[in-house]
Amino acid sequence: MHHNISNNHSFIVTKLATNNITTTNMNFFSLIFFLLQHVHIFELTIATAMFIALRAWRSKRHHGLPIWPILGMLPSLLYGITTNLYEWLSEVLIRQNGTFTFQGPWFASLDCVLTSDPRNLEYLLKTKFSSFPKGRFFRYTLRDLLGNGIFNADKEAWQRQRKTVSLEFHSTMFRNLTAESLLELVHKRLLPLLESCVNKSRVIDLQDVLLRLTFDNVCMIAFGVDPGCSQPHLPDIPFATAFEDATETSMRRFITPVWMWKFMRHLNVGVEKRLKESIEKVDEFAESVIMTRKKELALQHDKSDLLTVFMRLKDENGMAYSDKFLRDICVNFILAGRDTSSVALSWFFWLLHMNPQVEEKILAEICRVVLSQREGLKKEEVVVGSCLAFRPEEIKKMDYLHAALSEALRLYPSVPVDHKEVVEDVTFPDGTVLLKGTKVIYSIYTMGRMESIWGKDCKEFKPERWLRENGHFMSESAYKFTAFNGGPRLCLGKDFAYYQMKYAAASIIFRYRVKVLENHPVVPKLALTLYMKHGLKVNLQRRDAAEIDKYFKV
Ligand code: HEM
Repeated sequence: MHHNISNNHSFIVTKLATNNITTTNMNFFSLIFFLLQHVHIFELTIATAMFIALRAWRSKRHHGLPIWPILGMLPSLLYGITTNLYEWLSEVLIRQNGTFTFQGPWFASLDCVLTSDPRNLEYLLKTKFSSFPKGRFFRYTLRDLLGNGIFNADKEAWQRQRKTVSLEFHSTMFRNLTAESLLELVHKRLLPLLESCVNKSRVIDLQDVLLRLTFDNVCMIAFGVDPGCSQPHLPDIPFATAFEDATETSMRRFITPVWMWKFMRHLNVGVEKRLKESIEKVDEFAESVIMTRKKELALQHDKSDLLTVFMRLKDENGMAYSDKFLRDICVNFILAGRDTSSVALSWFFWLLHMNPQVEEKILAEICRVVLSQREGLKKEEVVVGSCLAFRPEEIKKMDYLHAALSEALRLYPSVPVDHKEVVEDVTFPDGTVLLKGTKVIYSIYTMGRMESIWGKDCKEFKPERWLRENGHFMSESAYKFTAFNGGPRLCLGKDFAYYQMKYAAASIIFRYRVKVLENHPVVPKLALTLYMKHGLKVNLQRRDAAEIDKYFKV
């Protein structure tokens, strides 16, 4: 038989009286013993559960999420993972005015401060840059995949790499190489591939095609090799699947108690086994690139790609860089240059599909720019399907396209969250106190969805917000638009990435309408970069001459 709580109380009092025991002379343990004997365990459990739930619920008001005994905020995080983690996180951050402290389970090392407040971003990325390195925890978590490469390095190791890469990226030779390689890849691979899909009315995964394109491109400019991944027959590249798997499983470590993933790694089971296997395949590819390059150098081939530059350099002890370090350089550059631009372009094409008026404006701009740059242009030269190739100065003049890509990156930043660790006690501009060793995660994804930064229409895709009245592109502070990071660790490939994305997008839009398959699910994947979980399945429709003519007559 069950009693309700108030009945229960009188029941205990009666029992106490009949047993001639008073609460004053009864010690704590005998009371517990007495209660256990006489109160139904079920009722006690319900009462305790209700008490705990009430307390957890009340803590939500102050801390943003309910805090449970032992588990901390883990149940909410698990819920977030099963839905859309970035949307879930944004909802919490916005409710908490841009900053909140995540309290993980006991002994899990998951505690951290999360922020999307531009004042804090400027503080940690620029003002107090040296107090916010990547830190030991994050470096250790990503060490198996990224090693000591630029993304995962701090202090001198980072500075040395940054200096070398920066010099290389700003050289005329590099700029020429990027323009040439892109021209070749787009015209000899991407467009013939798309054309054959149109002819056969074949559905393609545009994200996969773009990943192949940027993979070939980054390998050509960074390591001087062409893996041929974007060839029209779409060869099977085991490296690509392994690499995606490795970024996904590495990300999982951030939401798994440290002792747990370390234990799994030790036993080589589950996700950790998958990670190990994928890293082995990634390493195989990097090793083959390094070996090829070394052989060519021995034969005195004159190469000037980034990998060769590093091979010729000496480390802090005057020794040549080890093969392991060269491997780290390869993996970091593939992550930097392959995934970021292609996933950004995938989200961009999806947003265009949803906003056809923006697509029309881009097409109008492409035609206008080409017309204004090429005096006496003959109609045959611009006929659809022709080999018209955009010139670098034309790409630079496409301000509306630049704005539309920035808008896509604002809403779907390729690096959705990033991390730091503070090395001294500091206070954020918003008043949050950070003790030495606190882990900080900043959500770039959330920043694009904050009314306080972008206004009431922040969730809408509006390239116009990036344009001045004269139609020229207007850049935004890196601490509000943090898709390319900011301060001393600002993305080194930003200019190249815009050029590459604009070139590929303009070449596609000029020739085709990209239609996403009806009911194709578009959701982000939980990985280091914002892949679309199910790719982007599209149909391409060739534009007819009249469509283009319309703009050339203006
Ligand atoms: C849409 C395209 C791109 C986006 C959104 C992007 C974004 C970013 C972000 C957020 C970071 C900071 C990462 C961190 O410190 O954790 C970064 C760093 C970097 N990016 Fe990019 N990136 C893009 C394209 C590229 C390309 C194409 C390259 C080169 C081929 C490149 C090279 C780098 C390098 C070398 C760094 C490291 C900078 C440092 O730590 O000092 N990025 N990028």
